[in-house]
Formats: sequence, structure tokens, C-alpha cells
Amino acid sequence: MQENIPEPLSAKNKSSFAYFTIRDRLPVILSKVADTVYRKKTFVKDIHGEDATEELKFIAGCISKLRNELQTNKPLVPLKDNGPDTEVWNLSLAELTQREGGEPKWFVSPWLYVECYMYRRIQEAIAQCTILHNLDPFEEQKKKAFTDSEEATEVLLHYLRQISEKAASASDDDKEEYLREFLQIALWGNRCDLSISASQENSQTESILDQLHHLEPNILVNDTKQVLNCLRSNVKDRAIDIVLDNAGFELVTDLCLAEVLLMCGWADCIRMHGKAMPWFVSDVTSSDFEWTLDSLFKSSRPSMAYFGELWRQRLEKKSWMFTVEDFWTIPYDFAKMKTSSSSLYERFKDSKIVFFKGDLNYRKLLGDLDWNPTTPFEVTLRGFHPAPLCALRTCKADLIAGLAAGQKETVEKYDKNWMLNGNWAVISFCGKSNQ
Ligand SMILES: O=P(O)(O)OC[C@H]1O[C@](O)(CO)[C@@H](O)[C@@H]1O
Ligand SMILES: [Mn+2]
Repeated sequence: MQENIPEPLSAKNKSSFAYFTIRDRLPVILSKVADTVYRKKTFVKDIHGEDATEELKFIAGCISKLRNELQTNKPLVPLKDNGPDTEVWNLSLAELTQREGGEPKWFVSPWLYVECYMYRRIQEAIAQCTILHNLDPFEEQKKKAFTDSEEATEVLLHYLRQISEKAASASDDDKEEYLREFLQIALWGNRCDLSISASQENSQTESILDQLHHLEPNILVNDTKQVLNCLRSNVKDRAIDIVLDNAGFELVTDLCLAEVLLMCGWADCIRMHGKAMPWFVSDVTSSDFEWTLDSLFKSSRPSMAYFGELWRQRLEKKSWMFTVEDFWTIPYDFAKMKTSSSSLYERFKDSKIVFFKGDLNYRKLLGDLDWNPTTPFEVTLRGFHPAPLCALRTCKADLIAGLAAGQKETVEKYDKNWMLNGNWAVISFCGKSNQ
């Protein structure tokens, strides 16, 4: 079925979530970044000396300038740092300028582009510093999201431990049941991001296990069966990829999924992908990943410590891998991966299945376009088929694909805010692959 390619989501539409995000949510996130930077003054002075406080002032100045540009709908300007991705960013800006027939602007240009650009401009300020070039303005929030969820984490890991003790003697049906369950755990783990709440606290305080049953009817597209078929039938490829989303409790749920995939023998190697810079407030960077494993390892809670140790070994033995690629923090959607990051696309080709976590990855799969909700998921991928893939996403933006006729109207009757509040979700699978 050939559909016309729809328009990108954009703040041009004043009733859209894009408009609300750019007008209200992003300025709040920027103010919080400026606050965080100011609050670090004494600490940074003690550790790094007076020059570092000058750098903090520089960063805070850049952030308030950025907020002003956004709020007054100024043109997006080229980046001026020397990052490994600066050239490709500036090239993408030139392409966009050409496509739009004028300078791209915050409230006019595609939402995906301008929102990514905002996070890259925060990084531009930081990257120009000599002493503070590794600063992560969201670090404390991410750490807090993890520590505030510790109780729920221990409950979950205790449960995982019980399963792992039975895994060697478990039947195929049992193993499939474990996977079904942990797919849903990783799915709902995505409710805990800090960007949707404009970086307010957002941790998991209740046991996610108690919530699964009650949340299941809220999975609007549930392709779990197809995921299981794919894992069963594809015995040749032994690596599975997880493109991660947020640090905190969501990362814990993703590590649990990785553990289940490995311990049930669905894969020999799990490759996890994180971000090369602080991104959309809560996304996992290398330091977040290391810090999380370290915190588990050092925890006084028994199951957290147990998996902290086991997962360290998995990383040492390379049955788990964590990598970062610049592709995840450039503004291109995934249909562009083949040309823009061909080596990553090629690596995905030997994956048994690639899991994409979260809302932003889903937006990038769909190109952040205004699809008719009944458009098949495969069509919305527009040729992005490196391997079978599965999106695990709670709905936090006003786009969706793969719904049945009439489904949107039905869910709307239950919950007016269903597209945005994270209480609804999709497990969307596409088995096509360009091998
Ligand atoms: O962490 P996630 O699930 O990708 O969500 C990120 C958030 O950023 C957005 O993509 C845009 O602000 C929202 O749709 C979503 O709330
Ligand atoms: Mn995120």
C-alpha cells in the first residue's frame, strides 16, 4: 500500500503538542538548566577554581540567549563548536533552509528538528568550555530519578532473580511468558521520563509488577506474538539490539529485558545504544550507564547488588555491550540512517531484532510526520528495515500508526488526553529486513 508522505509535525499548528511544547515546555526546561548551572557555582569553584565559575557564567548566558531566541521565534543559526557532529548538523540546517525556502524558525519548522536543535545548542555552550566541557546539566535529576525508584527497583530485581534461578529448567512456554512480561515492564518503564514532565520529578514508586495486569488493555497495538515468532524462527543471528531511552527506572527495566533475552537463550549478545551527549533531559549517556551499574553494584539492597555484580561481568565478557553513536543525537529520522550512518545500518543488519525504546525513538521511526493513525507501521518506516524491529513506546506525542479502524475514536472516548499522558502504549513490530 502506497501512502502519500504527510507533513511534519510543527508548532505552525497552534492546537498541536508541538506548539505547546515549544511555547511552554522547552522554555521551562531551559530555565531549569540555567538554574542548575547557577547552583553549581560554589561547588565548581571549590573543585576547579575561579576560571570554572567564569565558564558557568558563559553557559548560563548562552542558555538565556537560547531561550530568548526560541521565545521570539528567531531563525535557527549554525553551530559554532568543533564537535564531531557539527558539520553534519550545519549541513542539515542548510538542507532544511533550502527545503523551506528561508531560514528555519522555532515556531514554523519541523518540531523534531527544532527540539533536537535545542538540546544540541545546550551542548554547544558546554562544548566550548575548557574545564567544564563534560558537564551534564541533567545529571542530578537523572540520579535522583534512580534513587527515588530504588524500592521499586529492588522489588523488580528480586522478582528477576527468582526467575533467573528457574531459567535453566524452564520450558519454552515459560520462557515466552517471561519475555512477554518483561517486554511490558520495559514498555511501561518508559512512562518515567523527565522531559514530558518538563523536568519535574518522575520516578517509579509503586511496584511495576502490580500494575502490569491493569495496564495491559492500554496497549493499543500489541505485536508481542510477532516478536516471539521472530525470536523463535531466526536461529542464525545471535545479537539483539536495544536502542535505549531514559536513565533512572526505565534503564533498570531495559537491563531486565536484556537479562531475560540472554538468560532464556534468545541471544548471545545484547548491544545497548545510548546518547553521546545530554539529551531530552533524561536520556542515557555513557556516564549514566556506568553510574547506574555502579550504584547497583554498591547497593545495600541484595537483589540490586546481585545484578550489579552479574551485569558488570556481562559487560566484561562482552555478552552485553554499550555503545554511543552520533547518529542518535543528530536531527535525522531513522529513514535517513542508511545514507547518514551506513556503518550503524550495516551493524543492525546482523541483529535478530532491534528494540527501540520510548517516544522520541518512535517519533524518529515515523519521521515525526502527521500520519493517519490507521497507516500500517511498516509504511510509516519509509524503507527503514535494517533488521526486524520493535518499538516499545508509551504515547507522549500526538502521532501514532498501526491502529485499527475506529480504535482512535474509541480510546478518545475513554481518555481525551490519551496521545500525551503516557498511560497508553504500543508494542509495534515490523519483520521486514533488507538483508
Ligand atoms: O523519553 P521519551 O519517551 O523519548 O520522551 C521524550 C519526550 O520528549 C518528547 O518527544 C517531546 O518533548 C515527548 O513527546 C516526550 O514526552
Ligand atoms: Mn527520553
